[in-house]
Amino acid sequence: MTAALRRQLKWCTMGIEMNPLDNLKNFIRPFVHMYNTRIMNSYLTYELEERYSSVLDQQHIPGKSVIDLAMKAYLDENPGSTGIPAPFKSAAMAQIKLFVFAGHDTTSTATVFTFHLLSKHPEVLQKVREEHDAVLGPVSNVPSLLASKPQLLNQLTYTLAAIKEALRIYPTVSTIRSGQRDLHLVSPNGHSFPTESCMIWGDHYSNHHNPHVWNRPEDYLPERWLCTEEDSLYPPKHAWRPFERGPRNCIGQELALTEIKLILALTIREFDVADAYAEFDTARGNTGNMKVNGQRAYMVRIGGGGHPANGYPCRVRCLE
Ligand code: HEM
Repeated sequence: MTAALRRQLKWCTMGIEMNPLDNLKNFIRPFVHMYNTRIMNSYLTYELEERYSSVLDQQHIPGKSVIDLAMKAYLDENPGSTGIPAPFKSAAMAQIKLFVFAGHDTTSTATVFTFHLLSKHPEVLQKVREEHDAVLGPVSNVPSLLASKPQLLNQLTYTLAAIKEALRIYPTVSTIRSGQRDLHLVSPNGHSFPTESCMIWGDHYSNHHNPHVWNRPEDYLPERWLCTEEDSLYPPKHAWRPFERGPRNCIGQELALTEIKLILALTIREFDVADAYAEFDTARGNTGNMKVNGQRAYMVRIGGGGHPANGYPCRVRCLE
């Protein structure tokens, strides 16, 4: 399933190719898509059938996954149903593929960059750990405590600020739209730009690092998410866009932030993470300037989104 999804993404054009030669792939693309779709759908059909039986079987308590809940809702509305109807199956498969595509890589990259920035800012790391001590108590109790009181994650306000600030410095994706006839972009000084036949790229990285928009844009300052409007660090309206804004913003943003908070709650007091770029570069004989903007863990585009350079070589140390 994973391999087929990855292959499928490589072959998608989404109508926004910068390299016109990519369009040459058009000829075989439909066959590749059919092949990958068949692999993904057969795996998902198997999973859906399994979930369906587990929901139908009163002895078995369904999980809280989106798909379990959707099936339960469907069965509540259609009590006589004896199998998964084709339209439901097809909609469910499309949604699962979209969620897996949009949700896994973005969240894992944001988690890695959060760990990275915490490791580079011991004073922030210390505050995060102190907050976990205060809200969650002893490390060994955290899994059972959060299983019974998951709402405690909402009290990790400084941790959330640290994650939001990491997403500002390293927004893992950007957004792109096709221009349209009669759609003009108007700059603050009144210049109007037609968009027909253009791609419009919402470049979050540049926006998030723009000194005309942000005060001290290169500094990792979770405090900016906790200060009041009078403070010069206060984030300008609509400037933070890692999940985009408006009607097509990220449907999974709350889930992503909760996941990252949960990962930190379960690990940050037990492990130290430190990048191992120096070791990595020595082993590969990399000389010369390997930094961008002073950062070795600069962001590169792999597949659809941004990732830390060279897959983020690092060392993880278990604390006493
Ligand atoms: C840190 C993690 C994440 C980031 C940075 C992120 C970012 C984004 C952005 C920028 C968009 C808008 C794309 C556009 O308008 O072109 C988007 C859309 C979307 N995201 Fe996320 N996302 C994250 C996690 C997730 C998760 C965990 C899920 C679901 C499990 C998810 C599901 C979606 C879906 C379904 C859309 C399309 C919404 C629509 O078009 O109406 N995302 N995401």
